Amino acid sequence: MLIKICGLSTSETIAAAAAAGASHVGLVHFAASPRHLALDRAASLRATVPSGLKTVLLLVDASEEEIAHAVARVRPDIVQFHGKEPPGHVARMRGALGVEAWKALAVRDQASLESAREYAGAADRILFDAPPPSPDAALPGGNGEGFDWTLLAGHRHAAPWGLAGGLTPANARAAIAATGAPLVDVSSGVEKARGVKDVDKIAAFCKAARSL
Ligand SMILES: O=C(O)c1ccccc1N[C@@H]1O[C@H](COP(=O)(O)O)[C@@H](O)[C@H]1O
Repeated sequence: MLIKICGLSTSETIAAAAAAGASHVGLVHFAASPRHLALDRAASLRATVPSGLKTVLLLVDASEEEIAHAVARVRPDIVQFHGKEPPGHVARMRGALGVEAWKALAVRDQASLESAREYAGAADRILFDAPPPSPDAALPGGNGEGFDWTLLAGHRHAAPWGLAGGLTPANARAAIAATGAPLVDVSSGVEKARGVKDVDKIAAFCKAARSL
């Protein structure tokens, strides 16, 4: 089971994710987020990530220049595109920068699952996430909102994928059982306050995700 703990902002919580058996850690570079890291801070945290643990840099609707600059500064293994980036943009950046590209997509209904097919070949992985709670929400993700997992049951995926949105230590096992997700991605569900990670919740989440 692949486990991504996202929105980390201290070396202690990165170490906790590593000790708990996470496979990926996420660093958020998006000014509206309570987990936002300036590029210098993201780069210094990235340097503390143990080898074997992959670093994901989360960006939202950044320009090609901003993405190239952020990747050069932070040197992530993966860029997570969490805005409205079209398939061509994701494919271009993946080719130009030589990093893996993940694309987050909001799941509202069966049609939104089908739209994931447009990213096959452009993105290395699709992350199925909940839609933002309202059209004018500040964040497109990271809101602790879930969606109807039954939409994913039996779905024929066109690309590697993962499940995000409202996951917690208490529901991770049921979410994996319901969807067959090969990767789970959590942010709000392992926090003690908005934007502040909790090392015990990180450990509990990883334990639950590995318990099937
Ligand atoms: O975490 C954020 O602040 C964030 C900001 C902008 C876009 C996405 C963000 N987080 C990602 O959203 C999903 C679900 O998060 P949650 O567990 O429901 O809080 C996950 O991929 C986060 O990495």
